[in-house]
Amino acid sequence: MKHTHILFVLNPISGDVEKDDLEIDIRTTCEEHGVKCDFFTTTGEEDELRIKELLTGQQYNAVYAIGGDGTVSIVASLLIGTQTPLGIIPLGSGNGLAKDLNIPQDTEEALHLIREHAVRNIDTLTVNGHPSIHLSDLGFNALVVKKFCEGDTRGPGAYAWIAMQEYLSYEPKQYRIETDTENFEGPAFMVTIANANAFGSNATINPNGILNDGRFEICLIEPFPKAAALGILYQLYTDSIDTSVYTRKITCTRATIYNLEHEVLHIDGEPVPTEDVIKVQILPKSLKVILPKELPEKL
Ligand SMILES: Nc1ncnc2c1ncn2[C@@H]1O[C@H](COP(=O)(O)OP(=O)(O)OP(=O)(O)O)[C@@H](O)[C@H]1O
Repeated sequence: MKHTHILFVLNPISGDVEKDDLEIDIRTTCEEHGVKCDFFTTTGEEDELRIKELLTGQQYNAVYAIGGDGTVSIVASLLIGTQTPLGIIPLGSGNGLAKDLNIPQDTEEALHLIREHAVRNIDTLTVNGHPSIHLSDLGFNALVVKKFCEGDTRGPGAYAWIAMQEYLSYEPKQYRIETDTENFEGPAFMVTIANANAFGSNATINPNGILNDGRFEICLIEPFPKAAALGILYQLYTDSIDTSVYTRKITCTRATIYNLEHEVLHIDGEPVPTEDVIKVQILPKSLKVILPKELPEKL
């Protein structure tokens, strides 16, 4: 179906990428194809509320997020449970969800989606009531994400630098996890609540996760000796983390995580206040997404 009226939500600072000409390019493309378009430029303050107002006032056939995972998350959370599909023009520093959906990372190629695409439903999660579409975690990576968000420097280099510094002093934390399939109690280096596969950094924590199977995974990296760190890193970047003896995976449809040492939590890359009990539930096929016509194998 052709989308005749599209809202574009543009984050001007994401990924440190200059986007001054992009709005003009998109307006030209839309005009050429008889598509009416509106733009909302994020400010970092009350964006969700403003976008919600726009969505209430107009009947859009599609909403595209132009930015990184944070921008995608804001837009997606407003579209869950509606008939309006989410489009992504990936322009962040990581673009994790876009990569898992096989959306072209090249802007010009991604813009082709405006005129030619497929629409599919994917699952989403609620994590203590917050929508989560991609990957959320507790533990080491959540701490790195928190420090990254508090810092002034963006981009993968800044993330890797913080990760290296924090790794030297990080101690695994205790968790109790109860799900509808299996339970776990013990220490973990990190606990990832995975609807999708890979972080924006390309580290693949859940290689076989399927975005529309009505289930999610809890991926644990258990304590490991320092000598194993490089091997784990290699496995994360070669889609083979499931072969590690230090990992454990629980596939389920609901879970309660007891965060026994008050570890930090992030949801889809955005730090949220620490909670001691985290309830996770799946909302099967609750979000429509715009994808390239050649669909990824897993959708
Ligand atoms: N105009 C703005 N000025 C400053 N900050 C903004 C503005 N618009 C949005 N933000 C902030 O940008 C962040 C989201 O950025 P986003 O995740 O889209 O890009 P990124 O961090 O570069 O990429 P990624 O998440 O893929 O690593 C949010 O913290 C949001 O509050």
